[in-house]
This record gives sequence, C-alpha cells and structure tokens, in this order.
Amino acid sequence: MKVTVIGTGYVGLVTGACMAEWGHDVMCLDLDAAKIARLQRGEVPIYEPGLRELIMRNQPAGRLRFTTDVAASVEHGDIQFIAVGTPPDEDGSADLRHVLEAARQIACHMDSFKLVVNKSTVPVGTAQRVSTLLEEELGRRAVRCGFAVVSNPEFLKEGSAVADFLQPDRVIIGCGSGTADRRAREWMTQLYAPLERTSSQLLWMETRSAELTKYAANAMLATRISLMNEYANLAEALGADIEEVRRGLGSDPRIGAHFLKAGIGYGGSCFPKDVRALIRMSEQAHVSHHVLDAVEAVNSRQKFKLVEKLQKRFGASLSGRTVAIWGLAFKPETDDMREAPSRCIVGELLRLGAIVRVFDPVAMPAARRAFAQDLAAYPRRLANIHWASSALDAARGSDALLLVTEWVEFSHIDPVQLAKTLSMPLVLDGRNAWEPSLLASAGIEHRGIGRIPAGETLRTRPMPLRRFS
Ligand SMILES: NC(=O)c1ccc[n+]([C@@H]2O[C@H](COP(=O)([O-])OP(=O)(O)OC[C@H]3O[C@@H](n4cnc5c(N)ncnc54)[C@H](O)[C@@H]3O)[C@@H](O)[C@H]2O)c1
Ligand SMILES: O=c1ccn([C@@H]2O[C@H](COP(=O)(O)OP(=O)(O)O[C@H]3O[C@H](CO)[C@@H](O)[C@H](O)[C@H]3O)[C@@H](O)[C@H]2O)c(=O)[nH]1
Repeated sequence: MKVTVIGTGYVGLVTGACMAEWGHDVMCLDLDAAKIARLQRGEVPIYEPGLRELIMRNQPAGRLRFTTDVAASVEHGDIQFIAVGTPPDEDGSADLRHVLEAARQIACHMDSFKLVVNKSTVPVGTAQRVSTLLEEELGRRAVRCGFAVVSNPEFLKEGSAVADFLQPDRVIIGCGSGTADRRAREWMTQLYAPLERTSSQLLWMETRSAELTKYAANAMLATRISLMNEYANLAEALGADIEEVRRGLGSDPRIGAHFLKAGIGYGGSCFPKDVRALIRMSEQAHVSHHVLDAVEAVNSRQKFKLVEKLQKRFGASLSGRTVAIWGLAFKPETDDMREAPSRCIVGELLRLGAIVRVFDPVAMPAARRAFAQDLAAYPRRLANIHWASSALDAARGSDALLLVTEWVEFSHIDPVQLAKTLSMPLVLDGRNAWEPSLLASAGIEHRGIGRIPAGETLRTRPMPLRRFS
C-alpha cells in the first residue's frame, strides 16, 4: 500500500521503516530539512536498536523514501500517518499545533480520497477536530474528495521500538461507522495484515475510546511505578526489601510482574507529559483526578531521592564533593534525554556545589545539548560537569557513584576495580541494578532504593518503628 508518514521522530521513523519492511511503499515527510538530508544520506538521527538495519535494507530497495516536499508526500500516500510531536503546553495540556498543521498540509494538497491516521498521542476529540479542519479546508479550496480519519495510537517503547512495532501486543484502531469509515477499516486491515503472522490482535473501537486508551495505558503504567516507589520508601523505613516485595507482588497473575521496578522515578517523552495531559483533560471535563495528581507528585519527589541520600551522608552542602553519574538517558538503549531524571539530579548536585563526572554509553551528545539548555543561566555550574570517556573514568576520584540509568554494560564492571577507582567506595543505586552483596564483597557500600544494605538485618538496623513503641 502507498503510505505517507508525517514526522520522522522516534514514532514516525520507526513506523515508516517497519511499514516498508512489511512491503508497503513508504514516503516519510519532515519539515526539518537537516534531518531529512541525513536520512537521505543513510544516516539515522536517533539511537534505536535495529532501526538502522531496517532503513539500510528498505531505502536502497526503494520502499522507503524521505522528503521535505509536502505536496509530493500528500500525493504519494493513500494513507497519511500523522506522527508529529504533541509536547506539553504551558498548562500541561497536549499542544496540538503540529498535529493540526500536518492535517492542514494534507488538506491543502489532497485531490483524491485520503485515509488520515493519527499516531500521535492526542487528547480525546482530536480526530473530530482533524475531520472538521479537513472539511473546512477542502471547502475553502472547493475540492470535492472524501476522507476518513482514524485513531491508531502507538504503544512502542524507546529502546525496543522496532521489536514493539513489528510484534505489538495489540494494535488499537479507533474508527467511525460511516461509508468512508468502512473503506478505512478495510485499508487498516490490509495495512496491518503482516501482523497476522505474529498473531497480534487488531482491537477496533470508537475513535474517542482509542484516544483515551493511549493516555489511560500510560497513566496506569506510571501509577504502578509511583506506587512501587512509595512502597520502596516505606520498605526502606521499615527494614523490608522492595526487590523481595516485588517478587511477591509480581507472582500474583492479577498484578503481573511487569513495570514494578522501584527507582528514581519515570522520565521520558511520554509518561510525564501524558499524565499531565490526562490531568488537564480531567480538569476540563470537571472530573476528579486525585490518583493522577498523586502519581505525579510522588514521581517529582522520587527524582531527588539519590541527592537526599547523599546529603544524609555528607551534609546539606555538597561543596567540594565529586560525584560520578552513570547513565544520563531516561532509560537504557536510547539517547533520549527528554525529562530524564539525570537532568534533575545533575542540576541539583551542581546547585549544591558538587563537581559531577558523567558518563552514558550513547547519550553524551544529547546530554551536552540538554544540560547546556538547562544550565544556560548558570555557566559556572555547567563548567563543573566533567564529561568522562568511560564509566570508570567517571568514577575516578569520586566520593560517590550514582547509578541513574541501568545500561547493561554497567552491571559488567568489576566491583574490585570500581572500588579502587572511587575515592570513597559508596554506590547509590537508583535502579536497584546490583545485588547489594555483590558490591559489598568488594568493600563497596551499596545503597539501593528500598533495599536492605548487605550485612544489615532487622536486628542490626535501627528501626524507626521504635519511636512509636
Ligand atoms: N517517543 C515515543 O516513544 C512515543 C511512543 C508512542 C507515542 N508517542 C507519541 O508520538 C508522537 C510523536 O512522538 P516522537 O517522540 O516521535 O516525536 P519527535 O519530537 O521525536 O518527532 C516529531 C517529528 O515531527 C516533525 N514535524 C513536526 N511538525 C511537522 C509537520 N507539520 N510536518 C512534518 N513533520 C513535522 C518534527 O520535525 C520531528 O522530526 C507524540 O504525540 C508522542 O507522544 C511517542
Ligand atoms: O518498572 C519500571 C518500568 C519503567 N520505569 C521508568 O519509566 C520510564 C518509561 O519507561 P518505558 O515505559 O520503558 O519507556 P517509554 O519509551 O517512555 O515508553 C512508554 O511511553 C511510550 C510513549 O507513549 C508508550 O508508547 C510505551 O508503551 C510506554 O511504555 C523510564 O524512565 C523507566 O526508567 C520504572 O521506573 N520502573
């Protein structure tokens, strides 16, 4: 099928490359000329495992093309995917500027039936707004051609985006019931036909339900994380171990084992903005949102957990202290720095006077841009970031090591060598990536999130509960 994908970010590029892999004839449009030029040269502007291989295979085969030419891209695709960003507006609601602009581009150039598929994460009612905009624009141009708008939210995760797209748990499609919608249903079924091989399910529903499902899913996952972080803080206070609690909880099939990892909070381009957007949607609908408020509040606090632990150890000011940070991206296997907890942590450490030695296996260039932006008003603080060449280089001479992103390569580092490299053998593990006993055997003091430190038991640990007895 002839498909156009508008926007070549994480979602658009993965969608385009995967659809080409399925044999569809795909043209990807972006207004960012530099990005398109790189893609045309065969350079992949983001780090996403497996994506380069897909592009390298499908671009020379002529199934995947990149353009900045709006008219050509509208002409190309019978199916027009909108996969542009929906960043948070000042009040937390999703900014639909790019989505509506993409819809306008289609309307200004289309002269035959088009199926417009919304892949961006958008508030309930957006498909309706896109339909109205198309109708108005076509009316203005006095062009009589039909269209349908469907909602097809994307659930891929960064770091495993290609695999998630090619083998999704399910594909949600929100569709109306008019004549044009029947054609939309047929085309969407053909488009996703390759999924039959993986027995992934197409779930059809009302357009508004599809739009809400996307936010509801992200907020549900964010809720699990915040609740686990609250349990972790409680475990720490009561002398329990959150990893044992997690095993116990996750083995109940009603709860399930996924997304129960406590840590320093969720980040990324989706959970934080989507929880906020759902709060805003609830406000606008005059519906209470206590749970969502709490999810966000817990997450904001959790990002500072490691700094609080450092301050407990070294005092309120960290002036004169050197702190190593392992991992900057918001999660492993991506270079995405959007709402990465590292940004809060590094910013706070610098504010408290520390020198920070940072390392990330792939996100160093993106992190340089992010910190330059965050610290634009504080050039002296920015100068206190040392950009290390390796994980051990970051640890060299540091008073403590903070594990912020759990890249697998960090878990392979020899604890004995690490102990020798640090000036004080203290590791604050923000992702509970290490067994405390492993580091303890090398003489390193390990403090996780909600974990019992090696060698400490209920009997040896001062119990805060005694205060109440
Ligand atoms: N990143 C994810 O993991 C993920 C997963 C699922 C859903 N989503 C949602 O998908 C949407 C896209 O997210 P993303 O992370 O890919 O965004 P992104 O910011 O990485 O990329 C968006 C791209 O769209 C381009 N663009 C903007 N307006 C355009 C226009 N009018 N015409 C052509 N190109 C245009 C931009 O130049 C940019 O390259 C968002 O709504 C997001 O919430 C993201
Ligand atoms: O048990 C867990 C799982 C995740 N996280 C954190 O949660 C954040 C988000 O992680 P993840 O969901 O793996 O990455 P994203 O790429 O942001 O994907 C989410 O957001 C996308 C954009 O909407 C959706 O498509 C995905 O389904 C949804 O998982 C990261 O900071 C993780 O460190 C935890 O703290 N504990």
